[in-house]
Amino acid sequence: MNAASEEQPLLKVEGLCVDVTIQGRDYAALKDVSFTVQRAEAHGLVGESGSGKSLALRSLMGLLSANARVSSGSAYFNGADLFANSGRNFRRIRGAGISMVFQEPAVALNPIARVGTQITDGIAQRKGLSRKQARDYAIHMMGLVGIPSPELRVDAYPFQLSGGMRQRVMIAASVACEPELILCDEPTTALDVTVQAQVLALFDGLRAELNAGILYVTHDLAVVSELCSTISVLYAGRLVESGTAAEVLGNPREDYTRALLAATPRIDEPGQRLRSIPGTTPALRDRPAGYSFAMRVADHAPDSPSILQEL
Ligand SMILES: Nc1ncnc2c1ncn2[C@@H]1O[C@H](COP(=O)(O)OP(=O)(O)OP(=O)(O)O)[C@@H](O)[C@H]1O
Repeated sequence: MNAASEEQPLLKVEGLCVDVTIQGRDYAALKDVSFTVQRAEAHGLVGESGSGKSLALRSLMGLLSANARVSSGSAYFNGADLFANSGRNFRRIRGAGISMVFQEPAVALNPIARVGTQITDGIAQRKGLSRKQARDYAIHMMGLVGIPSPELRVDAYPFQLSGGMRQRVMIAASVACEPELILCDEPTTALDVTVQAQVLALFDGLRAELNAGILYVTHDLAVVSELCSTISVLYAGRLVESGTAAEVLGNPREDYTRALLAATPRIDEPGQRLRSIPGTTPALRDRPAGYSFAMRVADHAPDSPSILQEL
């Protein structure tokens, strides 16, 4: 790690541009996106489907698909250039300090390995743990993520656990190696509301306990308001607004953020009408140059006036 890491943000993304090639043509899927995540801070990256949240996360992890690439911009983790260090060095930086929690545990868990082994896979070798120590550590981590009777479940296979338990196992596996930065791709979307609240409380506890930074990607502003102290809002591949949660949620500057907020159900107003933002973010190929939310409003205002006229 860099000697100056104490003064640097944990993660600093600047001017990130990602291009995607579709049928031989390049499309700008992310344009000039910048944000930072500090230690012990949870930062929410928010936007509707198609806004580019997953691309942003995947570019940081080096997990872009073959037809997508970072065309410009930089990403520094503890001062180390994530994009310059491709190959082995990049893997080492990620392995040592960044972990990822996916939406779907099936992506991350091996169906034919016991959950306890999967939780300690990364750390047992690094720390030279004996089998007994690794098993005890797995039980400890399973308890930390709220799995009841972990000593009875540590030897289970993923299919023997419920969806909520599998999600917790995946989270335990992601944080067992004590990451400095946790990248979350909608990890609570598939969970029911009660488990979702527990998992968010867990992330918050880990943030404080491990002094870890969290980059939390979601379409759900309610989730972000629970967990995150700073927020960046993406629309059609561009950053429309960023700031503290109080600023962005309490006093949004941009129409798109206001529309997202208006479409977020509030738990303190039961029985309210469920509203959505008219239209969708168009596919990359259908976006004119400089496509903006104002263009979508213009397209849809006559048919679907309610939420848009309130902006
Ligand atoms: N490999 C790819 N090939 C073609 N188009 C892609 C590729 N990856 C992403 N896209 C397109 O880029 C845009 C942004 O995709 P991305 O998955 O980042 O959105 P998102 O905000 O994460 O949405 P969701 O919440 O639905 O996952 C979308 O229009 C998507 O269809």
